[in-house]
Amino acid sequence: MEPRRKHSTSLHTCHPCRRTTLYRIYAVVHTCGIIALMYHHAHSLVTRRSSTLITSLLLLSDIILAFLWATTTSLRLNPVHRTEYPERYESKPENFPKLDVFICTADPYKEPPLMVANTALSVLTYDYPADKISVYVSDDGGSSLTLFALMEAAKFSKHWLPYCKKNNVQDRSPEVYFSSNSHPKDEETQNLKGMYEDMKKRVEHVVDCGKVDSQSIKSIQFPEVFDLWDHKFTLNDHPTITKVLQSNETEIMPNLIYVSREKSKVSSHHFKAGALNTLLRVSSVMTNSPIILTLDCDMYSNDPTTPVRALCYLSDPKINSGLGFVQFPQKFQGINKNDIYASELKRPFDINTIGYDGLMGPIYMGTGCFFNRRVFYGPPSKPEIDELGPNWIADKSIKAQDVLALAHNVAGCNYELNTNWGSKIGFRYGSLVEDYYTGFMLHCEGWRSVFCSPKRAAFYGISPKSLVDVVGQQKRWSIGLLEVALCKYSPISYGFKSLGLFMSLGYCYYAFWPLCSIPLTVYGLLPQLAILFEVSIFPKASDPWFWLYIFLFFGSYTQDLFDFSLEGSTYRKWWNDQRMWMIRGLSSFLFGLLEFTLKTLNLSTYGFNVTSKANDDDKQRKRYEQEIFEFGPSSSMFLPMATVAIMNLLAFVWGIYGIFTREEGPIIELMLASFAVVNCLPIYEAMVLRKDNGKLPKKVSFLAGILTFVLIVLGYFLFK
Ligand SMILES: O=c1ccn([C@@H]2O[C@H](COP(=O)(O)OP(=O)(O)O[C@H]3O[C@H](CO)[C@@H](O)[C@H](O)[C@H]3O)[C@@H](O)[C@H]2O)c(=O)[nH]1
Ligand SMILES: [Mn+2]
Repeated sequence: MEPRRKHSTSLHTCHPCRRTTLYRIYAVVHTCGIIALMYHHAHSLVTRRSSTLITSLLLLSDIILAFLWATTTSLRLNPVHRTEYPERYESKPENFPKLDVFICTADPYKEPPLMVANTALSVLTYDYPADKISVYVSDDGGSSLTLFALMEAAKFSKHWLPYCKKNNVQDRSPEVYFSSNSHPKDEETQNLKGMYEDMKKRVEHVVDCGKVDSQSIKSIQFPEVFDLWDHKFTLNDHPTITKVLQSNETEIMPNLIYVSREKSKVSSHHFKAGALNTLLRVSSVMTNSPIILTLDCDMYSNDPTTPVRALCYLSDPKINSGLGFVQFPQKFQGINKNDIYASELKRPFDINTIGYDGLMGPIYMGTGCFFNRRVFYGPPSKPEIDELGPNWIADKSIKAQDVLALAHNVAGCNYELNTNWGSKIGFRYGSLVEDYYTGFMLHCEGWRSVFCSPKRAAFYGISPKSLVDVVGQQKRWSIGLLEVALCKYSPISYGFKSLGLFMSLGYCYYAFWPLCSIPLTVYGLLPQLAILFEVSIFPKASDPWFWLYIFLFFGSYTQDLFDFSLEGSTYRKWWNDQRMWMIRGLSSFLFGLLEFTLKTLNLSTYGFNVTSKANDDDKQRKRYEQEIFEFGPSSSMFLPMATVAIMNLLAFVWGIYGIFTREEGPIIELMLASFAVVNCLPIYEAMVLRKDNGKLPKKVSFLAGILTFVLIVLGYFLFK
């Protein structure tokens, strides 16, 4: 009896995956295969079976692939699934912990203010005591349009919140609720819908005008704030603006606070990490809630019970003393049926995450994450600082003069000079992937985390819908990851000491991700050139080593497919994902590696290029729905993949021809070329058959042709 009773009161459970034993056995077998392969390479190098340059390139590629394989494998050793039981969380409303929600936005044109307002509304209406929630919006775009939209959101929330609670609405983003057809058609709903439509019109009107005009100002509560946007105000140079748009002191509503931190051209603002640290300080002065939720402005809440789910872990005395954060997966709305751009990011956001969860816990993914505020102030045992520290009791009115003055002061751009912000406290600076880096440093300090992935998605975001945007986004990630890989806190050295072998290898999975561009380039060009010059660089079918290659190749791909299907994906999605791996390898990762190297040599700089969430091109949207690749507008990022596509086609044709004319053809080489050709079908189509705006620009195809020719000439010297 006893254990069962205990079971039924616990707030969460954890189940290891059934595949674990099989995966561990396979890991040992595959490792032996890799060792044999390394021996084979070493042997060829010593006996000089083919040119040293070729063998070295293959060896280098295989070392990188083997290392990346080891990193994925460490995440396959102990995958776990968790379930939490929010219905068992029993607490009086007055005992719920306070919750601060941070929403980041940075550009009113790439991130439409109406979307930001909807995100805010979806969390303002959480199933949670309203007076315990404070929503802080950081606007790095310093935009009066965003502020206006939030003022409208505050007004609307006074009707929206009671309506949602009364009718137990599940979709609490009004845009989602009113655009679906499932809402009731009664009078109350119709009135509210009308109100929302009016608000939408007003917000879209100011966005169209590009400013809050005198007509619009009349409809709002604090017209005087807009005077701050005078002629001196620019995106990179403006004073702090903090405005309490709604407060729980005057009504039983959540607090809503707008913050646009001070910007100046002479001081570095550290992109999103800087924005989050500003919110950490401002919220610390105003409410200092023990729990913090970070959200990107495109990630609206899809489930009002989410905070209670997070509390199932954060409030459990058995685990909460070292628990740093509870991460929810990133899910996206509007992805096409077979997910041609692998936008679901199934491997990073699901498959790997359950692997981390069985070790020390998932990495921080930048959004949809509930933190214990305490983690931002040093390791669990270290003494704390008090003024802005986690134990400060913020019991004054958030509208009190001194509170506002202090909040204003800590949002200033010089506030962090000579402090530990960004290095030892807060979100960490120095990488374009501040989320990955911050989570890593927290794990190194000894904090743990938990992955919470309920059936009904907790949040929905927007993912880029054209290939340029997808590869551009991942180029930024690649640069950020390399910054971590090569800093003094690299997961491979510092991480190994603090986290142990498997968790640090798990972190290396991302840090060294961009390196896969090297083997992909080698395997995409070298065997193909070998076919063209009728040389073989891999063992022939009669050689026993041939079977080792076959085993390693099919073994890795099969396991990858297994991972996908066991986590509920389809065969087609997996196929598209592996294709995108190659595309990213020849674009995002390659260019990321290049830009990072140039930056390290002080030859160029880079910044945080915000991904666009707006999409007004109907034709493009249609093509996306029909799963047609979008290659426009012209970008040099497509050049390597177009070159590889042409080269493989040539090699494929030549190789097939060779089968009939030569004795023992180069089977592995030809297999690689055929595999690449099948993967490249959409590229050939975009090069020659398509006429629409998403086709591969002529310029890119032409340059790729020239590049292929140059490579063949170089190949001549290499192989003859
Ligand atoms: O100077 C900046 C730049 C960006 N942002 C915000 O950062 C968020 C993420 O930017 P986005 O362009 O959407 O980047 P993604 O690549 O889609 O974001 C992923 O990768 C980022 C790190 O590169 C993480 O911060 C995100 O949480 C994660 O979803 C957005 O809310 C932006 O408003 C700022 O607040 N200030
Ligand atoms: Mn985003």
